[in-house]
Amino acid sequence: MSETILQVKNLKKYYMVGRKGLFGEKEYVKSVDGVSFELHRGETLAIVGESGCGKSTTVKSLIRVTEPTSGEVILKGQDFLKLKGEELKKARRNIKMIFQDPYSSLNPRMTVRDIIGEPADIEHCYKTEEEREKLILDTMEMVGLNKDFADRYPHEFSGGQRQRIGIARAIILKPEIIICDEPVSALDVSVQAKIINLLKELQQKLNISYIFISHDLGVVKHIADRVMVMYRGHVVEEGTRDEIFSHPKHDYTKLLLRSIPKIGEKMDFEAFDSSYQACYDELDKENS
Ligand SMILES: Nc1ncnc2c1ncn2[C@@H]1O[C@H](COP(=O)(O)OP(=O)(O)OP(=O)(O)O)[C@@H](O)[C@H]1O
Repeated sequence: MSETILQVKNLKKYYMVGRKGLFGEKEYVKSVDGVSFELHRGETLAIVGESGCGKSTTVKSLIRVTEPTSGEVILKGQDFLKLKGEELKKARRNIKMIFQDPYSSLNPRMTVRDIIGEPADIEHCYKTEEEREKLILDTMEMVGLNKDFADRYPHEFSGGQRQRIGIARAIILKPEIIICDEPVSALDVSVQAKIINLLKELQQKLNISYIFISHDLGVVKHIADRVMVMYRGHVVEEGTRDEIFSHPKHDYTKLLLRSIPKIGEKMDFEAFDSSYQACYDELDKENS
């Protein structure tokens, strides 16, 4: 097995949502409640589960977009959650994110050249303008963007091309880890396949490790090496892609897999709903 690049231990994120009772005790939503996992060099770990199970909060907490309540995130031997100032800035260079909606994450008033070059500008990663230009154009080429488009603005691009811009921005500093939060769910199916193939290609070239969040198990089956299944802030099951897809152990994983529609198959929604309920009741008992 390849080297462990990231270790997440007992990560928790509780959001305070109000107060209740006679003494106004704080009320929390336990969005992430004791999540632990490892990420290996060059692999893709997918996090799956239904809406609201805590996938996004897990990754946002581990990169401190939102500060977690507790836990450890070991990156290259250091606890990322304890880093401050320059050390934190340096470590952040190594973990980048790709978002679901590339358009809202791209500044509409900046050219593609400046959008892609911005992380390198902030980190002072070049000595001359020529070096900057080469870095940007090489990165554009790597993600399959025509270099002649460097002076254009985000609104002039299609959804798939915008996602390529987002990917270029994420890889320009050659991070070892990229977190992909539903990176293809806003795209047409044919474009999805192209972006997934690009991510795989870049992984091979640059030996990147991906944490890949998706509610689309078809996409996950295509890209993941390992899969972690979440429910209400907890990890229900984790295993290799084949273990999860071909030999799932947990009833909840089996139900999730049954929810992938198969061509020509009629769903018995009533039976499906009642088995879901039984499974939820069982999980709630386990987690309480
Ligand atoms: N800022 C917040 N304040 C309060 N509760 C929050 C906040 N952000 C998320 N939550 C709650 O935390 C839980 C997990 O949300 P999260 O967005 O991580 O789920 P998810 O699995 O990524 O869902 P989706 O697939 O819909 O994006 C949900 O119950 C959500 O309502």
